[in-house]
This record gives sequence, structure tokens and C-alpha cells, in this order.
Amino acid sequence: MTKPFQQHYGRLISLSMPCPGVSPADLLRHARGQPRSFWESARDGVAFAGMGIAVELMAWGANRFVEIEQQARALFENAVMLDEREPLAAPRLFGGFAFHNDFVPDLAWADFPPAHFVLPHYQLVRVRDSFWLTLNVHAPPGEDPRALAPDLREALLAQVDALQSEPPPLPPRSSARLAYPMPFEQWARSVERIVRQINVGELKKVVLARIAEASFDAPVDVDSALACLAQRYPDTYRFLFEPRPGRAFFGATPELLAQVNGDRVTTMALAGSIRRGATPDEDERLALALLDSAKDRHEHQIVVDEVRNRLASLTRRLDVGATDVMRLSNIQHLHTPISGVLREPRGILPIIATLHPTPALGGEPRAAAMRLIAELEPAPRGWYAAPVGWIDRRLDGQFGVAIRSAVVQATRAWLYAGAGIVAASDPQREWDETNLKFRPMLEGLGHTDRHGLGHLVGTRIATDTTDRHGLGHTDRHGYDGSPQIK
Ligand SMILES: C=C(O[C@H]1C=CC=C(C(=O)O)[C@@H]1O)C(=O)O
Repeated sequence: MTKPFQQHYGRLISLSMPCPGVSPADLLRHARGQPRSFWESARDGVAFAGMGIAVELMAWGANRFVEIEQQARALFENAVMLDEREPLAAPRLFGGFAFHNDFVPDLAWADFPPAHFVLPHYQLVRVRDSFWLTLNVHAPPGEDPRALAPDLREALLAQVDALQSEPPPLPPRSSARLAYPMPFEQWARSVERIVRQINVGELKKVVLARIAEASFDAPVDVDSALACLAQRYPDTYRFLFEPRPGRAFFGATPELLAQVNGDRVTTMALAGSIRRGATPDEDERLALALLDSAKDRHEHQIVVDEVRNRLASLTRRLDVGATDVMRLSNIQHLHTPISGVLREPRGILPIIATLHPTPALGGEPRAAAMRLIAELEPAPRGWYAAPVGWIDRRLDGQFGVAIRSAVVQATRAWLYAGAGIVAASDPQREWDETNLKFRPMLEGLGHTDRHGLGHLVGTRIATDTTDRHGLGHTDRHGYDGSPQIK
């Protein structure tokens, strides 16, 4: 595998230099009209943006995780770093996977193969207050990489210069026309069918999703949408994958699928939801109701148990933290942090392959839930609810679960939202919950917030099942925009 790949592509060479004053958002604006990628992590203050494509990796079918791993290994094995000053500026692949193993791209997803990663030609990283630009190229086979260094440095300097100029203005936004192709009656029938199958013991849980279709008079302005999501949903992972101009998948997900750094793995269970309150008191009452809800606890515990089971044989230590409430502007979720030490560190991809889809997005048992999802959902999920993120040279990386997301084709966008169905689910409540989950992307796309919750910025309150006094923190830190309390 390694050899043919390298013969075909030559050898990867990377060079970085500081790029003061140019943010990842600026790079994206300069890169309009080219392939673009973006990742901003909720918790560690690091953001990446990519422009152009130096290398792309693709794979199909159930084996797509292994094939991307092999291709990434081959790409990075003999890579030459001409500069090693800022580790986060080292080359990184950005991309993601389709939800279903047998996904065949169609309609909305025409430009999204079942697995697709790009190494950007130019890659910018923000690390706290500093900015680094990296140039990734392939030396033709046989070429001495170091001999190319002076030319590459010159090209990189010219790019830093170009990026330091004013980015082009954002176009005016046009308002969305919305359509929801699945009528409530169909949703209700599907929920009832899942509940029946749960009641006869065939299943424990299935996550059912639906779509909102938005159309605009002008091309969808992803840059403004990402800026709005960063402001309104700071406690999320924001991502953009735009392999062709105007063909984009983007979102602001609160859910980390996995992060691997050497032998450390971090993940979470996120399932069980309730709305935000209109006042701090109501908000707190709702958080307590969520923690007390047998239905939501059960829905959540299925995810915790399954993540624990799947990671058990891969880890020599696994810590499941206390369940707390994650608060986002639109919704509150039950959340359990999970972390561990891997027996055999082999990077992020085997972990992703093991975890995807967790019962927060698929169901339990997995195979039966996946069959039912394919049968009941009229349109394919594409990359919705699947892993999206980045892979570094060591094959470590960070992947979110691509929920609170939309796929864009020029003037149209398809938004996705799902809800976990368990025995005690009520069709109307689950439908309302998906409406709450559509809200971030609708806001991002310029649809106004009619529910007046604009003042509630993402916070998290610390609680556990036995000791709820952590809820008191909201009084002191509540609605002031602080990204996280813990
Ligand atoms: C499937 C989605 O959310 C998942 C993540 C958090 C809470 C969920 C729930 O309560 O149903 C879902 O499992 C979605 O946002 O489309």
C-alpha cells in the first residue's frame, strides 16, 4: 500500500512561518472560490483553516476507516518538515466519513465520497495569540526536498503578505425559505414503530433524524454562518469541509467522538435533552428535571454503557466521569466525560472505527438500529452524525460527531436533526426536540431566533447523580457568556 501511494504522489514537504494578525477566519475569506477546510475546538483554543488541496485521500465502504489510515500512514511516513518550530503548524489532514457503510453519494451529497480527507496546500493555525502558516507540497519523486527550500520559503512569504491584506468583504445575506420534507404524521408513525420494536425486545434505542431544506436567492454564506455559530455556540466544535467551492458541509457540534494523543483517549456520552429556560430559575429547574428524568437517564446510559464496552478491550484504563448537564444556547444535554489509556497507541482511526456510530447517533443494538434508520429515513444521512475532524502526522487526531450541521450546494442547504427514541418516547416531544436542534444552523444561516433565547450563551454546570450542589454555580456565572463552568 505504502509504495504505490508514494510513487504516485512523491514526497510531502512542509514549511511553516509565523503569519501575524491573520486569523483562520481571515484565511477562509481569502480562500473563497477555492477548496477550504476549517476546524475550531470547543475547549483548547486552537483553530485551523486550510486553503487549496495538496493531497486528497478517499475511501469507500465498510473498510473506509482502515483505508484512510493506510493512506495517511503512507503520506506521512516519509514527509519532510523543513521547519519544526510550532508543532501545531505541522501538516494535518481534514475531512470526514459518511454515516452508513453503504453510502452512495447522491443529490445533496454529490461532492462527498464516503471518506474524504484533504491536506490543505496552505494551512493556518491559531495557537492562543499566535498564528502560523504552513505550506504543504509534494516534491516530484527523486527530487531533493532541501533543494526546494528557498523557493518554498519565497512562496510562503508571498502568501503571508497576501493574507495580511484586507480580506474581501462578505456578501450581503439573503433570507431563507424553509421546507421540512417529512410531515409530522410520518415522523410519529416511525417513532411508534421503533417503540413497538423496543417493547418486543428487538431493540433498546434508535436515533431518528429528519431534514430541513433551506433555499436562498444568493449563494449560502458559510463564512457569516461560522462567525455567528462561534459567537452564539462557543462551547462547540465548529467545522467546515468544502472540497469544491460552494459545496460545503459545516456545523457546530457539541459532541466529541474521540480525541487521541499518544496513548490518551478522550470521548464523551452526550444524549438526553431538554430546552433552555427563559429565566435562570426556569433554566435550573429544567436542568434538574433532565437529571431526574428516567427516560433521559435511560437514553443516556445506553450510550455510556456501549462506549465503555467498545473501548474496554482497547484500553488498559478507562475512567467514566460523573454525568452532568451541558448547556448550549438552544438546548441542554446529559453529558458524561470518558477518558482512558490505550493498550496499543495506533492513532485516532481505529478508535473512530470502533466507536462510530455510538448509540447517541445510531442505536442499540447497532446493526438492527442501522437497518431501521436506513428504512425509516427517506433521505440518506450523508456525513450527518458521522465523524468529522483532523489527523496529524502521528495519526493522532480529534473528531467530532457531525450533528448540528448542514450540507450546502450553492443557494441550497440541507440541515439535519435527530432524537434518540426509547420505550418512553413521545412523538410530539421528540419532534419538538429536533426543532430545537435545527436552531443553531438556522440561526447561522440568518434565520432569526423567534424564541427569544438569544441571551443564553453556552455554559456547563457541574453536577453528578448524588451531589447536585454544582447547580448553584449558575447563579454566579450564569448567562454572562463564559464558555464553560466546571
Ligand atoms: C442526534 C442529535 O443529537 C444527539 C446528541 C445529543 C443529544 C441527543 C438526544 O437527546 O437525542 C442525540 O443523541 C442531533 O443533534 O441531531
